[in-house]
Amino acid sequence: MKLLIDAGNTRMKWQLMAGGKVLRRGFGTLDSDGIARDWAPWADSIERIAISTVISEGRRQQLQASLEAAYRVPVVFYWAENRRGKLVNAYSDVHSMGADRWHAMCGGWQATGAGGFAVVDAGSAITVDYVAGSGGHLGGYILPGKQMMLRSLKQDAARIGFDSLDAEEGDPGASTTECVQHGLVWLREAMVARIHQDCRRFGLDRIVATGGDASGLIGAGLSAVHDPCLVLNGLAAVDGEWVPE
Ligand SMILES: Nc1ncnc2c1ncn2[C@@H]1O[C@H](COP(=O)(O)OP(=O)(O)O)[C@@H](O)[C@H]1O
Ligand SMILES: CC(C)(COP(=O)(O)O)[C@@H](O)C(=O)NCCC(=O)O
Ligand SMILES: [K+]
Repeated sequence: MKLLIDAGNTRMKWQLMAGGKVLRRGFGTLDSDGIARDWAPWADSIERIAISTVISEGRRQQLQASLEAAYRVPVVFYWAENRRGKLVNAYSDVHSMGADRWHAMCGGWQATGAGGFAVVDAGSAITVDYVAGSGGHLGGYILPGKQMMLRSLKQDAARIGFDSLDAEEGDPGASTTECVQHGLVWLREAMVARIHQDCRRFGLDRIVATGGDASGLIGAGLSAVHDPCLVLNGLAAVDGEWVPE
C-alpha cells in the first residue's frame, strides 16, 4: 500500500492506494495529530510514501523526518519537471514552479487525454495554468487566494474593518463589509470571465478546478470539472500507479 500526500500551505490532502485503486482519502492541517491518526489503522501496510509539496524547506524536512521515523519506509518527494511524456513545462527554471501546479497539470493531462485544458487551483494562493492539446504548457498565473486577500486587507490597511458575510452578489457595497465582501464576488466573477476568454483564445476545451475554494469559483459560473484530488491524481500518475476513476 502506498500513501500519497499533497502538502499545501494551508492543508494536507492524502490518499492511500493499492493496486492502482484509492482505498481512503482525507485532509487536515499539517501539524495536527489528527491527520496521522486518520491513516494510522493502515500504518503497518504502508510500503512507500510519495509527496508533492509547496511548504518551506524547513517544514518539508520536519515532515520527512517524522514520516521516516514513524513508518520506516521510503519517503519520496516529487517536484516540477521539464517534461513528462508530451506534457512540457513552460518554465525555463522548473525548480521554481510549485510541485502542486505541475502535478495538477499531470492530473489534468491524464484525466483529459487529448485536447487542451486549463487548471485552476484555488488554494491558499490561486493558480491558473493553461495546457495546449499538444501537451505544451502555455504558462499561467499566480494570484492571492480568498483568505489571503481578506487577511491582507485586514492587516495592511488601518481603517478597513469588516465582518464575514456570505455575499453572493457583486453589487456596489454601501458599507466596509459590503465593499470588501462584494468586492471578492466581483473579482471572482471577473476572474471566471477572463479564464473563459483565455480558454477561447487558446482553444482549450476543458477546465479542471481544484483547491479548497474551487466550489466557490464554480458557483460563480466557472464551467469546470471539480476534482478535489487533482494534485494527488497527478502525483499517483507520476509515481506510477495511475488508474482512471
Ligand atoms: N475545511 C477547510 N479548511 C481550510 N480551508 C478551507 C476549508 N474549506 C475551504 N477552505 C478554503 O480552502 C483554502 C485552502 O485550500 P487548499 O486547496 O487546501 O489550499 P493549499 O493547497 O494551499 O493547502 C483556504 O484558504 C480556504 O479559503
Ligand atoms: C503558488 C503556490 C503558492 C500555490 O500553492 P498553494 O497556495 O495551493 O499552497 C505554489 O504553487 C508555490 O509555492 N509555487 C512556487 C512559485 C511558482 O509556482 O512559480
Ligand atoms: K494546492
